[in-house]
Formats: sequence, structure tokens, C-alpha cells
Amino acid sequence: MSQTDSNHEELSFQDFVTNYLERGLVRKLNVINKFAVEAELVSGAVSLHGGQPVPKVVFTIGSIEYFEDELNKVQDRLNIPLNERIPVVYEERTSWLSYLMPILPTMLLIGGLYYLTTRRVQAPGGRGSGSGPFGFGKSTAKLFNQETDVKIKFKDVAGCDESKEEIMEFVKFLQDPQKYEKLGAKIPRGAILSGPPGTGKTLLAKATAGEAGVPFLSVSGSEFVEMFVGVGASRVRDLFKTAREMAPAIIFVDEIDAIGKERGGGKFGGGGNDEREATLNQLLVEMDGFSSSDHIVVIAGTNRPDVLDKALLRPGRFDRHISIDVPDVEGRKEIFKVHLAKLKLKAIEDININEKSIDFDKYQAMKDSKIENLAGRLAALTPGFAGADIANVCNEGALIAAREDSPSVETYHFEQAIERVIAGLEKKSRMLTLEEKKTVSYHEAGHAICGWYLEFADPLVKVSIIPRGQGALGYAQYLPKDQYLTSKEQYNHQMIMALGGRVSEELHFDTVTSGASDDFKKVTQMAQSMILKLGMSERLGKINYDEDSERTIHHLYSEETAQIIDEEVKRLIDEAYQKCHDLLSSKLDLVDKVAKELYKKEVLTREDMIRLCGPRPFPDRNDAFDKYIKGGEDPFKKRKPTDQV
Ligand SMILES: Nc1ncnc2c1ncn2[C@@H]1O[C@H](COP(=O)(O)OP(=O)(O)OP(=O)(O)O)[C@@H](O)[C@H]1O
Repeated sequence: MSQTDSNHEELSFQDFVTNYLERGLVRKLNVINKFAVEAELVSGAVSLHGGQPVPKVVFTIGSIEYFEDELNKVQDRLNIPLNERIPVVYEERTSWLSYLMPILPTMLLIGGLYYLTTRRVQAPGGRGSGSGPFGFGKSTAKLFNQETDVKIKFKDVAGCDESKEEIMEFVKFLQDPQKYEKLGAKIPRGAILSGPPGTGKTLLAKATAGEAGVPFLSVSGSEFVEMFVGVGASRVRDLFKTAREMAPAIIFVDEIDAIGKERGGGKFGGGGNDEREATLNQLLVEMDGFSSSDHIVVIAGTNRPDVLDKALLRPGRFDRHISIDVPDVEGRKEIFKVHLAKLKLKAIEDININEKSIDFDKYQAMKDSKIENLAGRLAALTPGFAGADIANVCNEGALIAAREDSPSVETYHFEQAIERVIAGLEKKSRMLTLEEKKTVSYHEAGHAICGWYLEFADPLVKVSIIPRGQGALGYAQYLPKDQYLTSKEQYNHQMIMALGGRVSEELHFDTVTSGASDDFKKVTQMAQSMILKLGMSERLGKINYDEDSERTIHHLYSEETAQIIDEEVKRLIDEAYQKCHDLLSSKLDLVDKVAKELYKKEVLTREDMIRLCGPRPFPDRNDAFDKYIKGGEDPFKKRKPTDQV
């Protein structure tokens, strides 16, 4: 093997002739871009380039003519026949960059995807995540180790005692599964926490893990559904696999409605739907697949329990449904207490300065009473606020105080923060101004008084003026009797009661509001049913005038009958209105009393109504109260929380 070192000096044309050409080592010459020549060497011959043997040498030339002349002269001199002379090829080569240009966009795309996926893999708490550039299918579940992360306990979740009590069952199971398994009990696998945004669903799920001392894996439903088909399902698989490895564990899927919407219901069945369905199916498969000995509990959060696929709610899946409502004034006070305790408050600082010599118990009592007062005041000013809004008010208050360079946070800082949150959130969620709160109080008091003094109305369970997620600003809950027939009197009394809100507004304010639109819809529907279907109009007789409006283009009855129907519907409603007006006019003081109490407390129960108005003047048609709620016990009294709470 011939070897020549061209490492240090650049090869000249003369050197090339002497060392390679004359020695018969050259097989082919490539003239590149008219200024350089790449000489390919015969088999076995190499030159050293950068210490490495390569089968070619490169040298530059002044001009092609000179190179060709010299080459011919050398070959003439060596008596090489024309047909055996070294072939010369001329070529134009572009730079390496121009080679890359056409494929540059593709390379950038691949590079970008690589970066994104590897970054996700390295995210904190990313155990169980995918690895490598193509780990799309891996779950992005965040894992919180109990020892280091899940410090939240039930005491950090204020109010919602009923929800805590229900979820306690899972805590007990995760702490001591054998106790249940010994008895052959199957533990529910999942629970759905539903409620308006910011009511503490995530907080409660996390606190459940904290109380049970188990790892908490949380993921948002929307994170499952990505642009790549099949990714969601594979993420679900991976999430459950990780949870099984760490069991006992809690999986929390927030926004479950992103994947758990009723299947096949969409009008526009796009590709995204298929992906969502595949993800949902995988979730169902996983939930069916784990036995209760896996000791995994899946908790899901949603603001829209109404849209969830029924399959999710079947036994063995999310068969516990725990709803968390927007807190009432007492609940808000408790939440304020939790968040105020973290701040440096002026009221507490004052005690620290002025009461240096008091003993610890006294100090603690004074401190508690100051926080109690402040929390109560702020709760009264914040109707409709959810836990997240309250946390926000506390934080905003501290920010405002800091902006003013104040050494501690004062009451007026919080009041400013409340105004800011209300103004900022007006469109986002329903929060009542104090004027609106007054109107809603009288509106609901009107309904409540009508219901109290109308024999055939349903007994009241609870009336509230806390805005609800479903759109009502206030609402009243009644306990209808289980019955299959409704009498004419019941219809009439229900219509009167439904009009009670508007009539009360008319009697107590100079103007009326839009708050009664739903009531009118209900009243109209009831009157129409009575006239069209139920034969309850003397003028129209016992005829069913109800038509299927989708299939019937023309009325099956005459214009005169249509006219009478209109008149009869109006008559029924007018009569109900008049009766309602008479009733409430005779009870102005009571409406006033109930409205004021409602304004103050925001929620009134049947027991409050008895206290304010005396017992209903008729025996309750519904005996459920007597049967299930002992001797006048307040059904909404907070039950005693369990020891752990
Ligand atoms: N009951 C509560 N007690 C104390 N703090 C609360 C409570 N409810 C909510 N918060 C505060 O609000 C914050 C947000 O609550 P969280 O994220 O749990 O609400 P969510 O119901 O899960 O909301 P979303 O539906 O928007 O996911 C909590 O971190 C906490 O600071």
C-alpha cells in the first residue's frame, strides 16, 4: 500500500506530478469549479489527510488551460498512450450550505419538535413522562410526592364540610385498605367533584392525598387531547401505569369534560372528536381494568357535570358524585380565615404592640376574635365569591398595602381589593352589587311567602340568594311530594308562587327587573298545558289542542279557537297574578322581614321561615320531613365533621 503524507503543506501541482502522477498512482481527475482538482488514487493508494488515510488528493490550479497543457506534457513525456490517459471530469460543486437549503425547513421542524418534547420531559415532577424526541404518547402527569409536596390537609380547605365528609371515605380506604377488603367490600374507584370554577375542587382532591399520605398524580383533561391521534389514549395508559407502580395513589383528572363529554352527540363530528373518544374509551378501559386491590382512586373535577358521558358515571367508575357549591356567607368567612391567617394584619400587629404583657391564651383569644370580625365583615361584602376569588382578594389586599408601603394590611386594603375583583370579574362570573342583592332578596322572599301561605304549593326546603352556576341569581328549593297526578289547585298555586318574585319587586321597588323572565316562562308553560292538554278550561272543553309543532304546519283548529286559547291562557295568568298581588299586599311586613334576613344571611331554611312567619297554616302534604328529619331539626345544620377534618 502506498502512503503519502500531505498533512502539513498544501499540495502543489508540481508535487502532485512528482509524487502521484509520475508514480502511476492516479486513477481519475475531477476539476472542481475550475480552480481545484481532486485526484482519485488507484486502489490501495492513500494520502494522509488530517492524520487519516484517504484515497484522494486535492490541489489548486491557476487556470484550466495551464493545467491541461501541463497534464498532457507529463503524459507525453511518460509515453502514456492516448487511450490510456487519465480521465478528467469537469464539475461545478455548490457549497455545503446550498446543499442544506432545500431541506432546511424540514430540519428546523424536526429540531423544534425535538426541543419541545425533550423540554417537557425535563419539566419538574416529570416522572413517568416520555423520553426521547418521540415520547409524545407519554403522560404529562405531574407527580407530587407526599413527603415533599402534598402538605395540604383538610384543614386548609375551609367550609364544604359535607364534601370533605364524603371524600373522607377514600382517605380511610387508602390509609387502611385491608379493613375494607377483609369484609369483602368493594371500594368506589372514582369520584367526580363538580362545581363552579374556583370552588376548591383541585384543593380538595389534593388535600385528600395529603390526608391519606399517598402520592397525588394530577393531569388536566385537555392535556390528554393533543393534535396527534392516539396520543391521548397512550397518555392515559401511561398515567395509570405510573399510578399502579406507586399505589396506593390518587389520580386527579381536572376538566374531565374535555375528554368525558357525551360521545357521538356532537353535530360536527370532526377528527378531534375521534381522538377525544379514543381517549375516553381508554380511560374507561383503565378504570374497568384495575381491581380494587390496586388501591388507586381516580378523582375528576368538572364545571359541567351535565355534559358528561353516562358511561363515566356507571358503578365501578366515577360512581360518587360530590358537588361543591359557591360558599354561603359562613363558608366565605371560613375561607377568609384560612387566607387571612397567612398575612400580616394591622389588627394583629396592634395587639402585638399594645398588649405585650398578656398571657398566651388571652393573646390567642384576642387574635381569633380580630380575625373572626375581619373575616365576617369581608364575607358579608363578597356575595357570590368562590374560594379562588377570596384567595385573590386576600392577595390583592396585601399587594395594595405593599404598593402603599404600609407595614401591614388594613381593612380598607381588602375593601379596595374586593372592588377591584368585582369590577374585574363582573363579566366573568355573577357577583351581585349590593343593590342587586337587595332586589334578589325581595324577589326570593316573594316566592317564599307565597309558598308559605298557599296550601298546594310545595314546602320550602331552602331559599338562597347566592348566584348559581346555572344562571339563576337566587333560587328556592322545594320538596315536591312523589306524585303522579297534579290537581288544578296545585297548578294554580304553583303559578301564583312563580309570579311571587315579580309581584314582590313591584310592591317594594319603583321599578321591576329582568329577574323574573324564567318565572314567566314557567307560568306560561303551566297555563298552556292546562288549556291545551289537560281540559282545565270551561270555555274550551275537554279537548286536546296540543299539536306536534314540528309536523303540523297548519293548526288543526279554527282561528276562533286559537283566539280563545290565547284569551284563556292570558286569563289564567292574570288571575294568578291578581291572587299573588292580593296575598303579598296583605303580607308586606313579612316579605320585608324575610327579605332582610335573606339579605343578611343569604340562605334561609325552612326553620328560619318557621321562626320568622310561624308554622305553615296547613299540615305539610309532604311527610318526608317528619320521616327523615327528626322533630323540627334544621336539615341544613352542618353535620359534625369527622375527627380527621
Ligand atoms: N374551600 C376553600 N378553602 C380555602 N381556599 C380555597 C377554597 N376553595 C378555593 N380556595 C382557593 O382557591 C384556589 C383555587 O382553587 P381550586 O384550583 O381548587 O379550584 P377549582 O375548583 O379546582 O377550580 P377550576 O374549576 O377552575 O379548576 C385554591 O388554591 C385556594 O387558594
